[in-house]
Amino acid sequence: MSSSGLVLRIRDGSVGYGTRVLWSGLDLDVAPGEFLAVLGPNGVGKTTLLRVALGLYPLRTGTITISGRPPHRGSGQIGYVPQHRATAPLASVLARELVRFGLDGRRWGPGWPSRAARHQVDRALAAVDAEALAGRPVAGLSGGELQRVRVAQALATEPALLLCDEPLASLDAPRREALSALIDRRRHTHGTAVVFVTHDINPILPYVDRVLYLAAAGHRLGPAADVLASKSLSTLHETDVTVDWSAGRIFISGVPDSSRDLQGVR
Ligand SMILES: Nc1ncnc2c1ncn2[C@@H]1O[C@H](COP(=O)(O)OP(=O)(O)OP(=O)(O)O)[C@@H](O)[C@H]1O
Repeated sequence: MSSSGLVLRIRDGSVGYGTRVLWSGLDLDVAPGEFLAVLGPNGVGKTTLLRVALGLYPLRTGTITISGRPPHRGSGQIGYVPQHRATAPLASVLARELVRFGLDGRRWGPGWPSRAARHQVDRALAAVDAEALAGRPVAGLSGGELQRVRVAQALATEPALLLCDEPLASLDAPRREALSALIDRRRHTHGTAVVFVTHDINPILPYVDRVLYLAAAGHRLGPAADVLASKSLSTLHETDVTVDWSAGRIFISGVPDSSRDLQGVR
């Protein structure tokens, strides 16, 4: 594929805060419809990668483009499902209003004509099977329902790229699987590229095309079977790591303490 057809392109990217470099030498191409999982221990810079793509934080070196252009804040090309924090829900906001924020940002008002906006909001809710939630206050939604509405909000502008930061974190197993399947469906129906940060690869394992594994000592990018292998992770972690694949699930053992929260770690 020519570079102009790529949704996300990073060349020789590095990033850091102050004197600390998080990752460097990153070359990353994401094509339309591709599902990329981003894994790695706490604090290696997964969320920072998303912030760079959103135009919220600059690369220290290298280049990044989103659909051929430099990233910029508020781009309708990108939908973002931020890491869920346990904040008090906005009690009176309805699900459809939360999705509408995805169109207008935090601005209410004349950005979108109201009929067109309503149509877009309806489409986004339908994309995550949440039409029935439209009139419900978000404060009363279950964790799984709220996550579906948050994904609808991210899809409201029909973005080329969907960035998800641990969207499954607060969900039980059936809801993790359901949300993963919805996101996968979207890339097939709309060619939306997905960059999905997670500590638990298993719910999305059937869908991922490639994995980017970030570690303190470096990174690796490739098919899940190549990256999530004992040799590959032992090299990245500079210690013996064992990866077992069993019944379509992955179990990782022996990673250093800093990465113990990785799902599947025994
Ligand atoms: N604005 C900032 N200034 C200084 N350091 C920061 C800033 N934002 C993040 N960091 C640090 O950079 C490192 C990478 O943060 P980031 O959130 O990208 O990691 P992560 O891989 O997403 O971690 P987690 O899995 O815990 O969510 C962390 O050590 C974090 O404390």
